[in-house]
Amino acid sequence: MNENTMQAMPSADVAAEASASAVSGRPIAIQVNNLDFYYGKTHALHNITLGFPERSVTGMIGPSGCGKSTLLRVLNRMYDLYPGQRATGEVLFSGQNILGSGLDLNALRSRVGMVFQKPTPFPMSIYDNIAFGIRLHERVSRSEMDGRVEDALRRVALWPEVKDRLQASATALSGGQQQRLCIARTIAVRPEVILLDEPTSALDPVSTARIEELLDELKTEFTIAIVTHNMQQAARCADQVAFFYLGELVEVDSTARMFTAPRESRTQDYITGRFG
Ligand SMILES: Nc1ncnc2c1ncn2[C@@H]1O[C@H](COP(=O)(O)OP(=O)(O)OP(=O)(O)O)[C@@H](O)[C@H]1O
Repeated sequence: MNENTMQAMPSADVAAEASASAVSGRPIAIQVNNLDFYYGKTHALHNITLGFPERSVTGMIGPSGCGKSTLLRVLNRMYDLYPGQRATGEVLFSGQNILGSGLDLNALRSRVGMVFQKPTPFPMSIYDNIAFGIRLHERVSRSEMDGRVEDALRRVALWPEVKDRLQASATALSGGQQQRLCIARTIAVRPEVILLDEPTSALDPVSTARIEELLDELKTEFTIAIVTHNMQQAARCADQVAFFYLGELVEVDSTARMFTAPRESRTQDYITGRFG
């Protein structure tokens, strides 16, 4: 398709076209089609169509209130916990529309894990923070559990720091360590997709760099969606970037193209700091 045809297309179609090709050669793990989302009468997301390519990082950027977190919360039906919130459209994951009724939400959330802005360790030991999630979904022997806990902590490079105090309270860890523990807790359940909502905004630059390095490793195994206000972080971590504004997906493209030649002036204005 040439540029002229692309410009003539309605924006949702442009987004779909770009998302299919933004990370070349990757199948789509989650495909969002014509998604609308409502908080009661507030229409927070408008006709979103976006594909999340497998084993790559999708960065979601845009000014405060544009709907980034709302979209993340749709992808594992987190909104279901709150009355009055509803989604229409389609979110295809493994060929199934996860917005449909009759879905096993626990199973969905074990396959689509989430890490929040502020580290949220449970008020229990480091070991139990990891074991807790595994126990929710599986029955494993003590020795297998030990192995799973160690493996998860190694994956986030926390093992050397905590191996001698696994029974100590997780709340005594530093903020950066707590966030790595939360990521370990998420991956210990062996999800396919990991959603991260501004995971480093409460962390210092060194801890932030460690999490970013970690994402680079994790994306070889997991599909990752990350909401960030930090343009440098999006540029460093993401393979494709989606820009949202006022509840709409303005454009999505490969990270290189988004930061060098965005198609829309609103994207250009946002990434160059003219607003937001
Ligand atoms: N619980 C809620 N009830 C009503 N409206 C809400 C609720 N949560 C979010 N909204 C509204 O939905 C819209 C999208 O909010 P959302 O939190 O998804 O934006 P965001 O892009 O993630 O913002 P930020 O970058 O500040 O976290 C906003 O207009 C917000 O006010």
